[in-house]
Amino acid sequence: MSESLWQNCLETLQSELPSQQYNMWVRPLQVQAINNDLVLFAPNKFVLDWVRDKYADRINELLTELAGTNKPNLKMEVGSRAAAPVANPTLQVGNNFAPSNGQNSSPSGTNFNNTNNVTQIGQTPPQTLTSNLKESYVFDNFVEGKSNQLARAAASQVADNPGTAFNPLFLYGSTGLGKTHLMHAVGNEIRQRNPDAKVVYMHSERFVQDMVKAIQTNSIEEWKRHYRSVDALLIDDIQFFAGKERSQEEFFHTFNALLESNHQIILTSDRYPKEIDGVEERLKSRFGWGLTIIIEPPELETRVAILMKKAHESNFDLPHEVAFFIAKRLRSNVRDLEGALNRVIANANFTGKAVTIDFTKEALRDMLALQEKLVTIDNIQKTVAEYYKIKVADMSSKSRSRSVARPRQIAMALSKELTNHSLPEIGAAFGGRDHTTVLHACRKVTELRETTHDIKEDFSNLVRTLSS
Ligand SMILES: Nc1ncnc2c1ncn2[C@@H]1O[C@H](COP(=O)(O)OP(=O)(O)OP(=O)(O)O)[C@@H](O)[C@H]1O
Repeated sequence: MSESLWQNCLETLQSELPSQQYNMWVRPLQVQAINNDLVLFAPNKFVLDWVRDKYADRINELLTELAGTNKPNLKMEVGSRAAAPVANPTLQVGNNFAPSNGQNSSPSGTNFNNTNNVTQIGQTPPQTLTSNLKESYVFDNFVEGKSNQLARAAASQVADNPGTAFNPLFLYGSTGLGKTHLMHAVGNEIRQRNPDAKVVYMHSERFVQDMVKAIQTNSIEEWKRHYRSVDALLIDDIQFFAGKERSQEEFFHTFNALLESNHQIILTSDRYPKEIDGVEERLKSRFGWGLTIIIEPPELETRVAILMKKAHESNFDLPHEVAFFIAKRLRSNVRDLEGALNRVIANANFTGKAVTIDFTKEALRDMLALQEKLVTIDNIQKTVAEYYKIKVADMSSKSRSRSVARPRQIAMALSKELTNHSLPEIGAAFGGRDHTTVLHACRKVTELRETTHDIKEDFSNLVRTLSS
């Protein structure tokens, strides 16, 4: 039968694709066999186009391999499979299909999606919970680049299909890279589409405080009911749960209750779930049930675009070369970029002077000095040597052995990216090498970051260590 064929097909796709891609694009698909057709339903056009473009050929190939001449026709469309009783619920792809059980959608507006029947948990409306959503954090003013593209796409998927696309959505990455912004953008979008939706944003520390207060005032049962009745719960900086066992316990139950009823959860953290110390294993493992995505520091073009966009929003005419100058020097964090821009705007308004590079250097003198001091070639060489467990002297040695040459190339590329030294200066610092060697190293590392997962990860770990 075609649907079990799809199940086999899925197993192969899962083994072939990186898990993030599989979870993001393939997992949300629903399947239905209709006569001789195997229809794949995508939750929206975005996913549909992507799957058609990237995976349809491979899916067709697999269907032929598995079914030979009995291969069904593959069709793809936006939608969800008919909500008829499911013959075999294990055929569900993703967690987005709730079989009809005769209790139709609640009229209270708790459901986002009329193809789902959601079990209501808790009857009390959350009178004491405010949404805390920041209206200014929306998708429209979130600048997209390579470093945040996946996170942005996943967030917009969740906004389109709350509770069903990816649940929970777990965004992680260093400070000031837009995790909170994206989380609010999802919440705002959900509310815009369904003004009755109960969306609650909360910093994890506030969640803990609230809970402690509820215990002290003997209102923990009510507190639980409130949290468990929200349609989307957004908890920021989950790493602050570390060591707070009682809160983790309560959160675990709230989390399960919300997931079971297809209510959306979005979490952020400064690190990968498994790396959060002081949080119970069962909770960490549950964080990974949906989709876990990193947001990385934006690359130069995105930093420039962010500055230009923010200047435009403030009606400030920022010369492109000044945006470039700032973006080149402040690399690790969007919050710092914003701070720098605000400083430039304030100084320009105050002094009435033209915004040139010299003016900007002066306005940002302390910020730039701090940055220059932090990242030196010396520092990069030491950090990279330590990371790869080689000697600092190997950075300048003539050795071409891969175990030394690769880290050396990475250190050169980092020097180019994180300092303002020229190629010849960098070459000189690496044992008197020629500037073309440095250029070659930079190109090689760029290529490896695109093709090799480990190098990509090493590079961003090193950038993070060096920029923090
Ligand atoms: N891609 C982006 N486009 C526009 N603004 C951005 C982008 N990324 C971040 N910002 C802005 O940078 C600031 C910091 O972002 P945000 O607070 O979301 O970071 P964060 O990753 O949640 O940091 P933390 O871990 O410290 O909470 C915000 O004002 C946000 O609007």
